[in-house]
Amino acid sequence: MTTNADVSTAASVLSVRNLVKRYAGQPVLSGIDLDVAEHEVVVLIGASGSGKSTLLRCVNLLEELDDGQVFLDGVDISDPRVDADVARRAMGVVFQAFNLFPHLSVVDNVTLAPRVVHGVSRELAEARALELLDRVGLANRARSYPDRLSGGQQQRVAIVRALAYDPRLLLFDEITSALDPELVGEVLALVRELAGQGRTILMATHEMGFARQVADRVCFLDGGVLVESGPPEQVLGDPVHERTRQFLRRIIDAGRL
Ligand SMILES: Nc1ncnc2c1ncn2[C@@H]1O[C@H](COP(=O)(O)OP(=O)(O)OP(=O)(O)O)[C@@H](O)[C@H]1O
Repeated sequence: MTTNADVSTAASVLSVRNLVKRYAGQPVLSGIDLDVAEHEVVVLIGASGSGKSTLLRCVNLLEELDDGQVFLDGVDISDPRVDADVARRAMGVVFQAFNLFPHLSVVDNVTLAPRVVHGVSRELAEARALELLDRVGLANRARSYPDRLSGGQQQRVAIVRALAYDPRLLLFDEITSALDPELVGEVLALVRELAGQGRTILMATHEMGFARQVADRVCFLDGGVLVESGPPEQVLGDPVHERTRQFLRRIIDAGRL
């Protein structure tokens, strides 16, 4: 990575500055500024279509930015001279769809990228994978294929796969949305555990109860604008902005807070 360091962002693991993203000329993210400090758990909330996934995809350089910058540990990874693959390896990403390779066993799913991309030996990669799978209670499923696992187990494998590089930052995008309600808890419990271990996490979720209990900071997005950000008890309990209050009223009316 080149070192276009910026002292004003150096203390944060992630700094997003004036991020603008448009689709077909329409702004989807409008001047987002966001910092995530080491060991911090930051939760993005907002209505469907507010821009949460797009923000995570921009941070992970899966989308081209129309304006603004993304800094990882003070390095401007949105600079075209930076190797995006190298920057991405510092981030572990989990999406709503588990995206496990169906023809590979659990352990092969977890070790594929370390072996193929990083050149880690099979022996070392498997040892690390088995240790991680053990920590999430899935060591006995290491040789199983994804279709033999429940959705919750598959998503826990996807999280283990994201941990395989020991990433600086975890990006979780609605990771419980595709799960049956009874399986949501086991995945959120794992995220809670990762937070307890001091992992740095930026996640989008519709799970307001989880946001209230686990987030260090909640950010409310509306129409691609970061309207309000603060501790969960403030943003969810006593929001400053009318737009946040309206959103929360809808959530409360739907029985989700
Ligand atoms: N590839 C794309 N092309 C065009 N428009 C897109 C594309 N991806 C997202 N959008 C639009 O960008 C806006 C933000 O979408 P995004 O998926 O980021 O919202 P979200 O807050 O994550 O929603 P949800 O909670 O439903 O996942 C929406 O209006 C969406 O239709």
